[in-house]
Amino acid sequence: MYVDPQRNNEVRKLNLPAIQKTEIPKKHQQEQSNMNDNNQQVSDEMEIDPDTEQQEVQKQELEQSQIQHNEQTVTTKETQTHTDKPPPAVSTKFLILGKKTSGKYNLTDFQILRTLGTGSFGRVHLIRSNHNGRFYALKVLKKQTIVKLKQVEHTNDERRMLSVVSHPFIIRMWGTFQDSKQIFMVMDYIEGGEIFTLLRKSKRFPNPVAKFYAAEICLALEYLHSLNIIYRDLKPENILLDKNGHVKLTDFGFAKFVPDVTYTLCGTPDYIAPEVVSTKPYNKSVDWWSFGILIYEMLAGHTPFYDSNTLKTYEKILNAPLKFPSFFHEDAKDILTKLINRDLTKRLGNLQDGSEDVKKHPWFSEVIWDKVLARYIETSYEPPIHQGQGDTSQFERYPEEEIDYGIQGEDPYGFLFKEF
Ligand SMILES: Nc1ncnc2c1ncn2[C@@H]1O[C@H](COP(=O)(O)OP(=O)(O)OP(=O)(O)O)[C@@H](O)[C@H]1O
Repeated sequence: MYVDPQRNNEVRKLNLPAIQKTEIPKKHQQEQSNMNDNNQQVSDEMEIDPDTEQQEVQKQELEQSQIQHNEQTVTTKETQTHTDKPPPAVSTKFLILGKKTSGKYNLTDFQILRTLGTGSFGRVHLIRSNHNGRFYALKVLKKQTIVKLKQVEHTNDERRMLSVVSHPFIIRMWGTFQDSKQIFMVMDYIEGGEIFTLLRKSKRFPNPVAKFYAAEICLALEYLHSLNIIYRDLKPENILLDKNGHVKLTDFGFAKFVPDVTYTLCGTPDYIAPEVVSTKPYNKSVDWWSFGILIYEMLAGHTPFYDSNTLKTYEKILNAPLKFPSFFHEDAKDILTKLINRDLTKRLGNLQDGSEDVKKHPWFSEVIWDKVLARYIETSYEPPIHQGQGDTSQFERYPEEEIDYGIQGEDPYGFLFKEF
């Protein structure tokens, strides 16, 4: 079981039932090798790529305008890119908020290939559609574990949130189903692996590279907040890179529809905002705090309040001064001071102009936001995907377990997952 030296894994030994996700350490085997060795070093440049798909923006605008409330449907539009097509055995109609995406798939539609990652409640497999031969990711969660870890509501929220969202920098879920022991989510397969892996290999990102990823994530957060969704688990492990090097936010296990405030203590210790640590009511502002921690970690290679003891991490989150390595640019220090701000009335992103204040900050001065959204910015790093769509070279190998999927027997927890 891998314990990342730069992540606080101590929490799994503590009895903090509301933070179950942190009880499981990061399992990805990371080599602390320098990307230079593999000619995979991320570049310093941010350039404009005139060839990137304008069509995707129009599609996103269309899809965003289709996101409505209960009782309505969203029809996805097919484009020329393979991931824009659902496995063809099923309807392309997606029902949202409180409606079902279930019943359209089952295990016989897919071949299960290798494991891509493991999480607290199950694992994610690479799968291949028997109908169109394309690859997808299948997230499998064990009902019993979800119940044991008191994550039923979060799991149902994850499905709900993923069935609502549609954004270039957010993972797309095509549908869900269940058997008597597991629930299943079919998602696009994102070949480039986690930003976490790239960051550990690179040690840290140059300022323009961190800015590029931050800009794409900023737009994803802005979008989620516009739907009153708080993400609550921003960290490099949850940011995947597509084959071109653009980000995809994944793992909506803590995402929640929160029009006003909420109280649940959840997240990953190094990234948790002080108002969450001190169990005060909180809102979207927690994502802007985590956004600051993310930028800090990308630039420094470690988080600002890291401690091997989780309780000390929490103490530091509440009280320690924010210190910067000497190589941080002045405007980076300034945006971080404003994002990683304990005073909610002063935290960037939480002020009157919301995300606009973040986007207008001098650290982002050269960013043309429309071009970022349109994916018109050339990516700093293109994952070396040589084998095409099913390439798994960017993922660690996991020991494969014997799987018992598809059994339709006694189902004591089925009533808790009716939407799947
Ligand atoms: N759509 C995808 N394409 C490729 N890989 C994926 C995809 N979704 C997830 N993964 C891989 O599987 C890992 C686990 O997925 P995810 O974080 O969603 O599971 P989880 O059970 O919620 O995990 P955790 O307990 O760490 O929060 C990810 O970190 C990533 O490496």
